[in-house]
Amino acid sequence: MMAPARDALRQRALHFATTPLQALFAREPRRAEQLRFQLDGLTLDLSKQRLDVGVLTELVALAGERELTRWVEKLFAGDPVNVSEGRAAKHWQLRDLAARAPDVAEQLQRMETIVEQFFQRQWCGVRGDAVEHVINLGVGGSDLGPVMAHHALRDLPGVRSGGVSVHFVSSMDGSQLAPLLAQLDPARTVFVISSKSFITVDTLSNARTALAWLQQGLPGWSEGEIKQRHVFGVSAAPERMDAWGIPAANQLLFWDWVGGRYSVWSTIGLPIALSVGMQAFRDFLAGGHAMDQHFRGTPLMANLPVLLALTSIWNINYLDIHTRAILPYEGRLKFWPSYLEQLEMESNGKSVTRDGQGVADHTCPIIWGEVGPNAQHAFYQLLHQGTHTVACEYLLCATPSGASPELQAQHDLTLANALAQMQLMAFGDGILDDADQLPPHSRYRGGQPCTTLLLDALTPYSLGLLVALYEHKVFVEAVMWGINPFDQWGVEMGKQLATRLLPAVQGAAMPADLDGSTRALLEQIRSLREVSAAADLDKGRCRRASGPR
Ligand SMILES: O=P(O)(O)OC[C@H]1O[C@](O)(CO)[C@@H](O)[C@@H]1O
Repeated sequence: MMAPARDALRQRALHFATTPLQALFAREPRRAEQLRFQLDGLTLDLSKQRLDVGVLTELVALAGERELTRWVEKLFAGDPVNVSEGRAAKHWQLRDLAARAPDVAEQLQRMETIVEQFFQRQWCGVRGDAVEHVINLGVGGSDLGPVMAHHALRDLPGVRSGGVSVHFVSSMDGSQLAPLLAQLDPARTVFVISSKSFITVDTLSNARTALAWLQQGLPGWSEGEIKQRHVFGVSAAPERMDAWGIPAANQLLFWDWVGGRYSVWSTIGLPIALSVGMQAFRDFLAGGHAMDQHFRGTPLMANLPVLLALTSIWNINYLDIHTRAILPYEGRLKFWPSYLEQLEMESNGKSVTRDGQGVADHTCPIIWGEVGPNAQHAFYQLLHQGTHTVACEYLLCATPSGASPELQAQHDLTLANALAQMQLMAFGDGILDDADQLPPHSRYRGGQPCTTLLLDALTPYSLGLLVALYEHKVFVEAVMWGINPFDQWGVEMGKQLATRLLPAVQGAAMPADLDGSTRALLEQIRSLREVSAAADLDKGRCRRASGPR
C-alpha cells in the first residue's frame, strides 16, 4: 500500500525526536496559540508535544489515506463497525436526547421514575423502611464508568444531593462486599446487579452473596418478596435477569449495540443518577452529545478527538514512546486513570487487523496514572530522572469544585503544582538560569511530551464532553491502526481457564495436562490450606477443653 504521509512523518520524526521543546517554542512564536484547541469550556493544549502544525497536517493526510472520514460516517450510520461480532457501536445514540430513539427514551424514563422514588424516600424495603444505601454490583464497563462519574460529580455545587448513599463493589473475592455488608442494614439496602451479559462470574458471585445476606437479615420474607424490594438488574440480557428472578419492574435494559466500556451513558448509569439526580445525568449526556456533533462536523485539523488520537499515534508509531501517564489534578477524578485504562487498553490492545492480518505498527500504549499531587510523591521521580520517555497527560480544572476560601487556596496550590510539573516535564531544568551549575543527580532532563486538558470547571456537562472525547479518540486510533476497538476476545480465554481450574482449587483432581508451575502452586495452596484447617481444628478443641467461663 502506498503511504506517502507515513514516509513524510518518518522524516519529520528524526528531527522532533532530538529537538528540545524549548527550541520549538523559540522557533515558533505562535506555538502556544496554534496548538491550542477548544470546545465548550474544554481546552486541549498540544504545545508541549514534540510536534508542530506541519506534523499535524501530515498526520491528517495519513488519516485521509486511512479513510477516517468514511469510518466516522459508518460509525454514525449504525453500520456494523464491530466486525468480529457483527454489531453496530451506537453508544452515541444514547446521548442524543433530541432524536429520542423510542427504546432509549423509554429506558431513560423508567430510570427517572426509579431515581425519583429514591430521592423522595419512597422506595421502601420489605419491612417498609425507606432505603438509604444502594450497592452497585458490576465489573469493568459495568463499574468503572459509574464509579468514576459518581466520584467526580457527587456533592458538586449545583448538583442534586440527598438521595441514597451509593457504593460500588466489583472484586470477585468479596473483599469489597464483606465490610460493606457488616455495616449496613438489609432492611434499608438495595442492590443493583449491573452486567451487560448477566453471566459475568465476578458480578454474579457477589450477587449470590448479597442475596444470601438479605435473606438472612430479613427472615420471614420470601425470596421473591426480597428481590422485589431489594434487587434491581441492569442488562442487555432480560431473559437472564428473568432466570435470576429479578422482577420485570426492577429490570432496566440496554442493548447489544452498546459496548460494555461504552455503556456509562445507558441505564448502566443508574448509580450515577441515584447519586446526583436525573438532571445531572442528562447534562452529562448533553456534554457527550455536544462532543459527538463536534466530532462529526468539524474539519480534522480542528477536531479534538482526531487531534488527540493523531498526537498519540505520533508518539507511539513515530517517536517510539510506548507509555502514557494519566495525571488528573483534581481529587474528584481519582478513578479517571482506571476508567481510561479500560476504555483504551481493552479497546485498542490488539495486534490483529479487522481482516485478520498482523498489525503493521504498535497499537495502544501502556496507560497508567494517579491523581497528580499524589503521583508527585510516588512515581514522578521516574518521570523526571528515569530512563524512559513517557507521554504525560494532564487534566486540570480552572475553577475549584467547591466555593469556600480554603478550597480556593488549595485549588490554587494544586494548579501551581500542575503547571510547574508540566514545565519541568517538558523543558527540564533548562528553564532555570543556573541549571548547568547543578550536580548530575539534581539535573532534570525534560523532554517528556505533555498534553494538557483544561476544563473551565468540572460539571456533569464537561465530564460528558471529556468521556466522549476519549471514546472518539479511541475510535480514530483504531481506524488508523486498522483494528476493531469494540471487541475484547483477549479476555475470554482467561475466563474459560479459570472455570476449568476451579474444581482443582476446590480439591478435585488436577487436570492431567496441567503445566508444572500451576501444578506446583496448586499443591502449595492445598497444603497451606490443610495446615490452616488443622490449626482451626486445634483451636476448637482447646476452646472446648477449657469450657465456658
Ligand atoms: O457487563 P458484563 O457483561 O458483566 O461485563 C463486564 C466487563 O467484562 C468484560 O467483558 C471484560 O471481561 C468487559 O468488556 C465488560 O465491561
